[in-house]
Amino acid sequence: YHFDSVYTSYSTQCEVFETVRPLVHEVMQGFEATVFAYGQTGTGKTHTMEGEIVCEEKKGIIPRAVEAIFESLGEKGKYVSSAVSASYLEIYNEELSDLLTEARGRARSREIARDRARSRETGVYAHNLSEHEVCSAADVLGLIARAQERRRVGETRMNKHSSRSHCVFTLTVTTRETTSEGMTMESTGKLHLVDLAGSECAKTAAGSAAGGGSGAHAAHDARERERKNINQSLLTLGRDVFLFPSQARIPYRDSKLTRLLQESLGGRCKTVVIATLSPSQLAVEESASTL
Ligand SMILES: Nc1ncnc2c1ncn2[C@@H]1O[C@H](COP(=O)(O)OP(=O)(O)OP(=O)(O)O)[C@@H](O)[C@H]1O
Repeated sequence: YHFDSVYTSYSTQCEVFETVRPLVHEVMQGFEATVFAYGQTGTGKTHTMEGEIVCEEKKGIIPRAVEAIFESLGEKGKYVSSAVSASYLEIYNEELSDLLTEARGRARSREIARDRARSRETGVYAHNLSEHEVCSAADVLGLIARAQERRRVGETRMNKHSSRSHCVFTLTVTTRETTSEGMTMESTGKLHLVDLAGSECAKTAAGSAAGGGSGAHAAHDARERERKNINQSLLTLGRDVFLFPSQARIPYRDSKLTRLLQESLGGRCKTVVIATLSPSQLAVEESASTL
């Protein structure tokens, strides 16, 4: 891998966001951009993407990107009008769920959104995924806070509150400007902010399964299925997409995540991958570079 920048445990959320800021500019110009947080369970993906959304210093990339977008929209006299909408998709065990569907219960919203990835002329999209019109950064942060409560978490050896699903938060920004010739120019950009589920090796995962009896067996089987689905989709993403973005045949079909994001992958749109490493992975990297 080639890294454009490297951050340490002392780097601030603000510093990390500077890597992503140019993508906000792209979106304001009407382009599509994607940020992935990719790494082993417990290495800080959710911390990096969401952080503590109510704390100025600790808030992560999502709240900072939202604020940067609304700041741009507020530039005096630049836009005649604008509209922003947000959606939040969860992919768990290769099933799609809408994290922003209110009123209806969680099970129902899952049922509705489930398995509806289908193709249309313009690409692949999640059918029935709700889009929420938002007027301010505070509106978006409110939606995120509610979504966080619905996200599937579980305990892994390395993280007590581990995200067991991939989450794709998407902001769609439409702006209208008047050109010097007096015409109106409309553009629509999209920013996908993806917090991936954490990978976990079988040996480590087995260590976290305790107890006996048929209930424990069923729970263990469910955990194994979850772990395999997570690892399979991360493998496709890491091995085939991030390593060889210009390769002609990327197996997008191997996972719902890559299928849904195929427009943004393969070098067609601006993409930033934030790889988070555990202390033991860092030690291996360091000793390898010393050798
Ligand atoms: N740079 C950091 N500074 C302070 N705390 C951090 C940092 N990175 C991670 N943490 C803390 O470590 C714990 C695990 O981080 P987090 O949940 O973000 O990991 P994750 O990679 O998203 O894990 P998973 O894939 O299992 O969901 C959290 O309590 C988080 O607040």
